[in-house]
Amino acid sequence: MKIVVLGAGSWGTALAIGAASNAPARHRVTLWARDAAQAASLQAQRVNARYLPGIALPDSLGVRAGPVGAAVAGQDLVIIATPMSGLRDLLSQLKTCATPVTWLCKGFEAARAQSFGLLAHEVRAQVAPDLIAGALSGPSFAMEVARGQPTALVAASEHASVRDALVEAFHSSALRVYVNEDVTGVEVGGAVKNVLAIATGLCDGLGLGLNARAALITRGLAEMTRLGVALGARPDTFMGLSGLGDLVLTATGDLSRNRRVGLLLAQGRTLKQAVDSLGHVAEGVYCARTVVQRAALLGVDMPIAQGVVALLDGQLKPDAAVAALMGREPTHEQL
Ligand SMILES: NC(=O)C1=CN([C@@H]2O[C@H](COP(=O)(O)OP(=O)(O)OC[C@H]3O[C@@H](n4cnc5c(N)ncnc54)[C@H](OP(=O)(O)O)[C@@H]3O)[C@@H](O)[C@H]2O)C=CC1
Ligand SMILES: O=C(CO)COP(=O)(O)O
Repeated sequence: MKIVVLGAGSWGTALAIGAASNAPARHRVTLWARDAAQAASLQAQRVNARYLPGIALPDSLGVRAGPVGAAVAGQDLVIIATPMSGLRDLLSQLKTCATPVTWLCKGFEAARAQSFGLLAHEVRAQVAPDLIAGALSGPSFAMEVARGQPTALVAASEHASVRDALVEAFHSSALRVYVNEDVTGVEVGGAVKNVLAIATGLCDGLGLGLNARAALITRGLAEMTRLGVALGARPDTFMGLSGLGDLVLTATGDLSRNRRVGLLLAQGRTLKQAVDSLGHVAEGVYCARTVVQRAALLGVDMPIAQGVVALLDGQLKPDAAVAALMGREPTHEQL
């Protein structure tokens, strides 16, 4: 296959490396960067020193910049590998594209003048309704995928052609790709787990213990499922790779940028200091408010996500956020 990956951050670069080098397929892959200087540097050094240091780009991986239309021409699959903040612009540039398109971003878009924050497929419905598209998600730290360590992903789309293209592109000796038609469920899992990873980072940074972490993960999964079902998702999706799988990975794995934000806040850093020190996107910081707003509109209770928002907004200190969660009225586990 001919595959173009739009966005040369850590995840786009790792997946491009995987598709170009994993047996048996070894596709013809091009990595596109919005910045011509970055593309030139990738080409010259054959390493993405800023976003994926120490991992060589395979010789067969092409690198380019320039107009998006030229980059996607003649390709069999287009992957959008930017954060949520870049999705709308790229989708609008791709709206007449006949090739399957897939996004990797995990979050809700920031609220706009006339709409609350949207999931990726809702953005697509607004700006590129005719696109044949879907999402690729699941528990996958970029560095492990780039090193060829075993990983399982989920390809979500209502279009069989998109699901099939993603399996053909990425299923390999190192990557298993499962399929799912429940795009809403897969996207809600990917977005909410980032918010919950901030909470577990904070919990671990404060030394609250392993019991507390297990409780946060389990009750966080209940929150994620409630929101997803209210948005039209299937409950069983949340027991899969993009739900429980990615929540466990991100909430417990120190490679997570969202978890690191929580750890840094627990050390007394300000949110700005924490975010600036990452050098990468931490989507949970940007979408926590939207998660809580959309939940409120639907009458869904999300106390952990609300606690994260209060903390990020500076309304509560970490110990007060913990006290607020522990001080809630007793309730049934299945509510
Ligand atoms: N890293 C990971 O392990 C995983 C990440 N994800 C998700 O993938 C998405 C991307 O994450 P990741 O690669 O880690 O992020 P990084 O912070 O590592 O890189 C972001 C990349 O996106 C580029 N970019 C930002 N805005 C735009 C835009 N408007 N148009 C074009 N390019 C843009 C940046 O370019 P520039 O350098 O020019 O700013 C940079 O190359 C996120 O939503 C994340 O949650 C999903 C699974 C795993
Ligand atoms: O989505 C991810 C792993 O599946 C990456 O998580 P972070 O963005 O928190 O690093």
